[in-house]
Amino acid sequence: MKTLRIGTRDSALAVWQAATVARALEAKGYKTELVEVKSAGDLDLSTPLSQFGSTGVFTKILDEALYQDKADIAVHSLKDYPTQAPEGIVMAAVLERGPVEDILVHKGNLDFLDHAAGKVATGSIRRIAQWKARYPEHDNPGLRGNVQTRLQKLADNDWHGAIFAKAGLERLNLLPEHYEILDWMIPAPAQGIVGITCLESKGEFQEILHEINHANTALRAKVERDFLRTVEGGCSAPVGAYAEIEENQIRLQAGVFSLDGKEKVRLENAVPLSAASELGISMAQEALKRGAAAILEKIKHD
Ligand SMILES: NCc1[nH]cc(CCC(=O)O)c1CC(=O)O
Repeated sequence: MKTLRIGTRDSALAVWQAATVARALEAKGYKTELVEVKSAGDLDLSTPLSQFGSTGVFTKILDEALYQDKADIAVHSLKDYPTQAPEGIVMAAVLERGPVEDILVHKGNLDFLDHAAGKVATGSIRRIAQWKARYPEHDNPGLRGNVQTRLQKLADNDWHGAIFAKAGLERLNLLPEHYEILDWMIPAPAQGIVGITCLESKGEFQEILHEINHANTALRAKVERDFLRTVEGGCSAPVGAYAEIEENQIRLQAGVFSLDGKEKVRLENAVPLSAASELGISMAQEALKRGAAAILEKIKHD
C-alpha cells in the first residue's frame, strides 16, 4: 500500500490533530505523510468569523486538496465542518472524543463575574449568546485567531477572561493555571471531535478510515449534527448540542439562543439507542416550534 497523504491546516492544533490521526493509522500498519495547507479563515484575522457568510471557511481548502488529489484524506475539527459535506466528499471516520467543555480562562480573580463591567472575550456567537443570557451586563469583545494568538490577546488586553474549547488548550498543553469549566454552557455540536474526510469515490480510503473510526463518538456527533442541520438552514447560528450515551440510551441536550441572550429554547430528551437516528431531527423540529424558528429568522434579518 502506498503512503497515505493526510491533508491538514498548518495551525498547531490542526497539526496535532492530523498527527494523532497519523499515529492511529500507523498503529494499523499504514504509512502516512502530512500535507499542510493554509486556509482563508486563518489568513484574514481582521474579519469577524460570523461575517464570512457561510460555514466552512476553515475547511474548504482541505476539500480542494481532496478534489485536486493533493491529499488522500483530510483532518478537521468536526465542529468547524459543514453539516452537509460538499458534493463528492464523505466524513469517513471520527476519533474518540476529547474534552467537550467550554472553559473560561481568567486572570486569577473571578470577582468580575458579579460586576456589570465584566469583559469576557470570544468570537463565537454561540458563546456570546449564552454568556449574555447569564451575565447580561457584561461586554463580550471579539476575539479571533488560533489558540496561541487568543491566549496572547487575553494577556495583552484589560479583559477579565476569554472563552475557549478545553480540547484545543489541552491538546496543545496550553491549559493555563486559571480556568473554570463552564458546565452550564452547551457546547458546539461535535466540539472536541476530530473528523476525517475523503472522496466518496475512494472506497479503499473509506475502508481504511473505518478501521480507526470510534463508533460511540460517531453516534454522538451524528445526533448533535442532525440537530444543528435541522435548525440552521445553512447559516452559522448560535446553537449548542451535546449528546451522551448512558447504558442503552442516548441523551441530547440542545439549545438555540438569541444573540442578546434574551431569548432561548433549551431542550433535553433521552431515547433508547435504537431510536438515535431520529433524536436530533425530532428535537430540532420541536425546538423550531417552540420559538427557535423565530430566533433564527431574526438573526438572518439583522
Ligand atoms: N472554532 C475554532 C476551533 N475549532 C476547534 C477548536 C478546538 C477543538 C474542538 O473544539 O474540537 C477550536 C478552538 C475553540 O473553539 O476554542
